[in-house]
Amino acid sequence: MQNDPSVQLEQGLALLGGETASADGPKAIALIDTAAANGHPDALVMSALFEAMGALRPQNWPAAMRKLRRAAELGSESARGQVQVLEERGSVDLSIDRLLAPPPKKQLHDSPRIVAYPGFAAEAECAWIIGRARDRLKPAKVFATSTGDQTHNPARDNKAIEFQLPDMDLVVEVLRARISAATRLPVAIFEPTQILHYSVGEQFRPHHDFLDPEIPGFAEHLKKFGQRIATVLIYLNDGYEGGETVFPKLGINHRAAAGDALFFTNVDRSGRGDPLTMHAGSPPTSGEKWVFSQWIRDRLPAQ
Ligand SMILES: O=C(O)CCC(=O)C(=O)O
Ligand SMILES: [Fe+2]
Repeated sequence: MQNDPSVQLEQGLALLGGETASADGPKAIALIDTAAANGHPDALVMSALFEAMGALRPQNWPAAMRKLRRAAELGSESARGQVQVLEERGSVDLSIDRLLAPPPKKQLHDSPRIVAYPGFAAEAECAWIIGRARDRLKPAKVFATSTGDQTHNPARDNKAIEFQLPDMDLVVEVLRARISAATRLPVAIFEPTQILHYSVGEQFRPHHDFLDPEIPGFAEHLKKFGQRIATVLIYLNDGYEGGETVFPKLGINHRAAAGDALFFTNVDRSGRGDPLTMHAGSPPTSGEKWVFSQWIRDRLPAQ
């Protein structure tokens, strides 16, 4: 193995982002951990994330926070930013109990279950996420009903970014873990987080988040990846008009403030897609709307 931590990090990141990322994962993680142990600040930031995710090790939040602080001391700008954001919510000791504790919930609907969490994310957390996503937005995708592949579609003309492992950081992982604490669903069955952006007039037309097994293209996908049982949205900003999340079959027109979260189930008690969960992201009429969107499956992906 190369002894230069910059080269180790570069090789690790190349493997993580490459075509064969899943097969190369363990090697990539080992390279980045070695670069971190050799004191490379950017590698320490990634290694902190591995501790929080439990990537090829038991999950260890205190170790994650220690590595993040060390990276900040060694000059990583990203680490400094993340520490500042997390300190604001978790207090200066980066108390993991405080960081992961969800606020009290407000039930909006019984069946399907829809629950609001006012003040779920701190202002600094929301601003950080927007900052991470802004330069990397791409047209959002939907599943093609015929093949199950991801395609662009006028049903969804907003923009989005999906945070793959190389794009992730501890602030994103803390929000995922807080969602896990709120929903009692393990992070392991979460899809990659998406950040959605709507300019004036852009929308996510009425849709279900569950995948219909009757549609031929979806059957294969469902066997491999399981059903999307729940969705959590965190609204990241204020300063727009319109842009409500609408459930037309339930008469719910939800307008949230920055930092609020919304949880809803997509399936009924037997695990079947519930048509009543149809919803839409309606278009802002002024300003721009940012959302953290977390889709949750019913199982781990088949190996
Ligand atoms: O932006 C919204 O309000 C809705 C987003 C949505 O439906 C989704 O992410 O599945
Ligand atoms: Fe949706």
